Amino acid sequence: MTTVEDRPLPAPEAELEYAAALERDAVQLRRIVDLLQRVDVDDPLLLDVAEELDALSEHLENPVETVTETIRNPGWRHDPVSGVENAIAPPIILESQPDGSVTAGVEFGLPYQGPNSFVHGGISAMVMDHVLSAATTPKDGPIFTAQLTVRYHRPLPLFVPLTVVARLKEREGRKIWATGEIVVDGKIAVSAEGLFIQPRPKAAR
Ligand SMILES: CCCCCCCC/C=C\CCCCCCCC(=O)SCCNC(=O)CCNC(=O)[C@H](O)C(C)(C)COP(=O)(O)OP(=O)(O)OC[C@H]1O[C@@H](n2cnc3c(N)ncnc32)[C@H](O)[C@@H]1OP(=O)(O)O
Repeated sequence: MTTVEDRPLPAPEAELEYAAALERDAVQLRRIVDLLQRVDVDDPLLLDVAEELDALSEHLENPVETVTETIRNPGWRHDPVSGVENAIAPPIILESQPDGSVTAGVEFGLPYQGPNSFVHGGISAMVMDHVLSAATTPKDGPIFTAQLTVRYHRPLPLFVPLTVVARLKEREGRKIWATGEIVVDGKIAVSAEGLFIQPRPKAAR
């Protein structure tokens, strides 16, 4: 099998071009997921699409990084919430604010639907987990969610720009609490509080 090590390194300009292409691939994949939600189930076009998607997957299959190689190289561009190279990420783009809070804007379409015309509650929880953990600013290594409490005040509509905001509340040793909200039309739709823990150094475990 071809592995990452076997491949010649691309020139730096080519690498940038490939990274941009990967971002575009993710955009198109999200678009496909969205379109598949809306296509008529009795549309014969679906047969052709299945063939084309099969061919595309085959094309990508060889060579790809092995699973262990990919796990060794995680990165924010790959993460499932704000990863621009990850097609399952909405993606939400985080911004640090001068006051230390973290904000994000996002608009959800049909693939994220829970109740009719509203965002799935698990998706809101995922967003809160992510933005709250970003607000804990884990600069010196990873941080784990120990507890996440989500309160759903009102349904979160699809197809509407949403604002997410989170801030650090308290820090006590390795434990960090953060709070945040998802706001729509100036009203809080979802609020959350999370406890995040910096794991003990390996030697101390
Ligand atoms: C902003 C600008 C933009 C930049 C762009 C960057 C992009 C993104 C950036 C950033 C986003 C970040 C995206 C990542 C987010 C992902 C988060 C996840 O999905 S994490 C996966 C799910 N969570 C787990 O899998 C944890 C599983 N649990 C564990 O591993 C352990 O239980 C852990 C680490 C949570 C604690 O283990 P111990 O061994 O360190 O804990 P002990 O030493 O026993 O306790 C320490 C203290 O914590 C309390 N504690 C421990 N667990 C607790 C719990 N579950 N609830 C309450 N308290 C707990 C204990 O009572 C103790 O407290 P006392 O010191 O005695 O006061």
